[in-house]
Amino acid sequence: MSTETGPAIEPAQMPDGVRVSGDVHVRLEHVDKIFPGRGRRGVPQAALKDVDLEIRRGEVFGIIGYSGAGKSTLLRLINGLEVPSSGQVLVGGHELTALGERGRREVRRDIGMVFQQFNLFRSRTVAGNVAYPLKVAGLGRDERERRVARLLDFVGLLDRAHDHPEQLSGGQKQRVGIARALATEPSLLLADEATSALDPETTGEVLGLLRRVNRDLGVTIVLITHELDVIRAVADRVAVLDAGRVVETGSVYDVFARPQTEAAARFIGTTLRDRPSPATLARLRATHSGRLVTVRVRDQAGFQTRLARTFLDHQVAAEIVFGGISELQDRPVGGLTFELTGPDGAVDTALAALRADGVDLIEEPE
Ligand SMILES: Nc1ncnc2c1ncn2[C@@H]1O[C@H](COP(=O)(O)OP(=O)(O)OP(=O)(O)O)[C@@H](O)[C@H]1O
Repeated sequence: MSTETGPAIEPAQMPDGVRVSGDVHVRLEHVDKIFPGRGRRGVPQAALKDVDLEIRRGEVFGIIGYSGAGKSTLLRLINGLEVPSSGQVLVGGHELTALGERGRREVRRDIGMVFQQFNLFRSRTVAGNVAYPLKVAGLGRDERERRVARLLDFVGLLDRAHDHPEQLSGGQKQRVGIARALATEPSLLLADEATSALDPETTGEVLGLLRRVNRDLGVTIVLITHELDVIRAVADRVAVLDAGRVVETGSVYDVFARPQTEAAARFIGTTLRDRPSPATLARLRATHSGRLVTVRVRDQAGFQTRLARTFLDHQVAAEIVFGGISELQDRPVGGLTFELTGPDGAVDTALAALRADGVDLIEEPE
């Protein structure tokens, strides 16, 4: 039996909603964003179409989708760098389009940004990078130094304060990026592919830090990424963007374990590794002559007893030949592939009984 391994990153420990206060931090209502076509004959690009979204204060909210789905545009609308073609964007209750540039700047002051390529000043030290937004905000030198020391301590880089960014690893650079984003004590942090330039180990380190930013400082985090394991590791809720539309929103467990739309299922695809790959299936077929059936394991109490009893009742021999169960938001998720042997009619009746009982099963194709 092959055993699945979970993601390299530990899943979030808190169940959905525990530390979320419930009030809305960011709201998008019927937002369209159409870019004029590039060049004289350019065709206008609808980057976002009728997007409705609610991000609660204190949660980690993930936005996933293929390249070009509209993720960056969505983030730029939230920080007021783009304005919607129609619809409304509200941040902390402020409707951004109604504010004008000055008001938007005020709102932006309460938003930190973290970027894929870190965007650090190469000519400044680590401390100088973190101090920069404080200087812009007009804080005095003593207060700046106090805050920079506190932030560098928080991200574990106090001993690197006088180094320059090129002396740091990618993960350390991103930790400086996060310290800088937090310097003005924002209540909202927007992370744009914050770990996409990092290796898996460093990704875990940065995600651990983002989780502390959320839990210890109570900062709402909006994370856009195409990396499903990142969402799985830190997000409470997630929205799936497909060609400019939000096709699904919900807790990470619900969206990943029970996608409701074909588009979300396609994107989430094999991330849960709850079915054997075609290559594994071919190997299984070579050594097992019975019918192969995969049962999706979700948080259904008593389902294994029901399985065992049904197979027994119908005198079907069931042997697990592949599978694994891991955790997502503290709830079980996975798949078990059985080789079923017995008269064809008995196997069919057992499968029908299980399906009628709500068991999610797939007979693997020959
Ligand atoms: N300033 C712009 N002018 C014209 N078209 C744009 C502009 N910005 C984005 N687009 C288009 O809008 C669509 C969505 O782009 P966006 O960058 O938001 O997607 P994304 O999901 O962030 O993709 P990626 O992961 O590749 O960054 C794309 O078709 C893109 O070409």
